[in-house]
Amino acid sequence: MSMIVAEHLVKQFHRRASAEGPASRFRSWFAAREAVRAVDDISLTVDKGEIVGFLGPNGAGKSTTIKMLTGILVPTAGRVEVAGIVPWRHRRRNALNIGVVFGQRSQLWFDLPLRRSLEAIRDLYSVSAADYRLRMSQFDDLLDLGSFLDTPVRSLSLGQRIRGDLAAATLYRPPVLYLDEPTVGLDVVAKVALRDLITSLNVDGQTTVMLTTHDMDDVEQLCQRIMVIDGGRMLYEGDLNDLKRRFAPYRDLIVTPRSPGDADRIDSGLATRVSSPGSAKVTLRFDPEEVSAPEVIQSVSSQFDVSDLSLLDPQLEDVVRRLYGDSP
Ligand SMILES: Nc1ncnc2c1ncn2[C@@H]1O[C@H](COP(=O)(O)OP(=O)(O)OP(=O)(O)O)[C@@H](O)[C@H]1O
Repeated sequence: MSMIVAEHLVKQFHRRASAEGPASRFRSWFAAREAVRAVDDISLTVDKGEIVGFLGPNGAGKSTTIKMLTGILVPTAGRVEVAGIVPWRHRRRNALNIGVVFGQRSQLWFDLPLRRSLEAIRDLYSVSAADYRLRMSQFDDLLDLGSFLDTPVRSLSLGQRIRGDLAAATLYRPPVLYLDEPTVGLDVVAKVALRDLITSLNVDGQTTVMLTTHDMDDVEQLCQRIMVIDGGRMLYEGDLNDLKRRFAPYRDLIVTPRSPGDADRIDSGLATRVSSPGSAKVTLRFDPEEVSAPEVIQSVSSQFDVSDLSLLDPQLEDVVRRLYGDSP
């Protein structure tokens, strides 16, 4: 069942062309307005219970797309339906169905203790007393919320603030959750806590998650499927491993010879040497569709005395960079 559907979505902004030189601010004011297509014919569907990674370089159009899906922005053209309703047309009904976390911007009341914000959201969304107790205890287990519930939001650390935001966005168990850069600036412990909560929300397949992030560990650990956009257009949509196979169809064998003198001689007719001459470790790159890792290992270790071998899969960061590089 599709939870999020967008068809031929377009968002065009108008901005004044910038002017240079003396009195440029004054001249900019009168300059002709130019059209910017932040989103240019994007179609996508997200099924109920999926966690989808929404990736793209800066300025690709991710936030603009998310804003149309959440109903904050009205599309210039195209159709959006989330949980069966058009978000921008039925904003109040839509608000009951979605939770949103912007890593860069809090949805909480800055002057109030976190607890008061959560109580206000409980009342707004008619969460029963029993459900509220249960969820608060889950938040305490997973996010250690209890230790800063009575602190005003403005005094929370970034990690605590985002944990508070995630609690606020999920307190009423919305079927759809949009997370825009939720782990940006967080330390490793906070990132793990956040990912655990997202996984636990999704474990019963009830919460559909659309995650915008530049953090490839978030993607590797959370997302079943990814969408990559650039220039307002969809570049890739599909499985993470398939993306790797298509854009980085290689594995690397890292070889450390017992005798450093061997480093520049190590080679295998089955793989291509990609490390630079003079380095102590040798990297041999091969296509796993053509030759297996044991074959390459056998070929090297039968010719050289080796102290260590390791296999490395392409890093998602490199794969995505290649994908951006291939875009028009
Ligand atoms: N309100 C606006 N008025 C004019 N142009 C805008 C507006 N909002 C976004 N844009 C432009 O639309 C394009 C896409 O912006 P958007 O914020 O959606 O990108 P993004 O992929 O979320 O980028 P980032 O990763 O940097 O947040 C950019 O060129 C941006 O300058």
